[in-house]
Amino acid sequence: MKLAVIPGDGIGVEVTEAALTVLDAVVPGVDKTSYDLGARLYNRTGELLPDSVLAELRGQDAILLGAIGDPSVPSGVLERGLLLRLRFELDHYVNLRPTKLFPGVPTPLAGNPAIDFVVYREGTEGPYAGNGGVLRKNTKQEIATEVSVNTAFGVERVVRAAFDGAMKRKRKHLTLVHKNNVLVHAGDLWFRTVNEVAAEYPEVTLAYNHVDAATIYLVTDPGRYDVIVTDNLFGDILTDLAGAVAGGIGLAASGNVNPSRTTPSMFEPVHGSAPDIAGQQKADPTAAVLSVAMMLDHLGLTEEAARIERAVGEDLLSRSGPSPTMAIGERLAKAASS
Ligand SMILES: NC(=O)C1=CN([C@@H]2O[C@H](COP(=O)(O)OP(=O)(O)OC[C@H]3O[C@@H](n4cnc5c(N)ncnc54)[C@H](O)[C@@H]3O)[C@@H](O)[C@H]2O)C=CC1
Ligand SMILES: CC(C)CC(=O)C(=O)O
Ligand SMILES: [Mg+2]
Repeated sequence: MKLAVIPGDGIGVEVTEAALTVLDAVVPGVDKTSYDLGARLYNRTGELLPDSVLAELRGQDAILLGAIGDPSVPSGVLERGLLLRLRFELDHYVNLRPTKLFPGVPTPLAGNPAIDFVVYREGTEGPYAGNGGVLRKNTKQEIATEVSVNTAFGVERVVRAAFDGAMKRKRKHLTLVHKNNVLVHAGDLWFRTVNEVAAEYPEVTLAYNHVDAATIYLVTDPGRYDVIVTDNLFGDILTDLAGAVAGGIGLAASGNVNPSRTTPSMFEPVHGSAPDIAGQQKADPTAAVLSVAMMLDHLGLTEEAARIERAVGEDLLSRSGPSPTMAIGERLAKAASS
């Protein structure tokens, strides 16, 4: 297996080191190439994602990413120029974000409800597409736009992936989350697409929630969700909330997946580089470790992925307080290797 590793910035470096310890214990001998992309490279050379690096990344089986973003670089430069560019160039149109409340993990929600759903967040379009601009900057007449791009092609392919995903789950229930009462053009395209594709998946039951209501239900009744399909921005926001209700953002894993497998998929924790705790070994690396498990599952190493998930489940049950990042990594590596 050829794996590209992009530790990135802040806690990305720390959680990636811990996650690789677990990978090495479970799948020894992976051919890893580390790429020092992010704030260090940008501040040294002004480069974000050199063409030669992108070409090398295309030849890998998968990419493991820590997190991108640093206070030393203006907001958006690394996020757009590196992270989103990777997702767009590699056509990661499914941003797969599972949320599961592991036994023994405290949730802030009353009654400790069962939580087990997966968000299919569109990964290449929406308001993140880069279709915007500014007029009369720094004047009282400034106008800034960030236009959401929703193509029939782009919406249909992620919707199909979500239905395929729903078919593999016990409940086979799919919820479209959007805001079609206000975003009438994009919302209508999503709504029609889901209903048209649904005809090919008669076993899948359907629901629709406006995104504002979905934030209520994620807190008051998260058990209603099985598969959620939504756009890039709504999916970004909902999955941080989902992480928080399922025990913390430090547990939330994700995959930027190209289901056609024409490019390597990229696995990363849902969280960012957390400058507030960076360099202190305070970050929980579990999200990065579970992202490794998602990666192995994607690559067909299902038994190895299951071993990591089992080790995480047991570890979470026995936790009595915080541990340093690397201590958690070493604990999980030991548990997953035996
Ligand atoms: N995929 C990526 O690379 C992402 C990058 N970012 C970037 O990261 C930087 C910081 O963004 P924020 O909005 O602060 O989001 P963040 O996710 O980095 O942090 C939000 C909060 O969660 C905590 N947190 C995050 N990961 C944690 C972990 N593993 N263990 C314990 N606590 C954890 C942080 O300490 C902070 O209080 C920005 O530059 C942002 O653009 C943000 C989200 C995703
Ligand atoms: C930093 C953004 C580009 C991405 C983000 O917040 C996410 O993918 O969760
Ligand atoms: Mg996010």
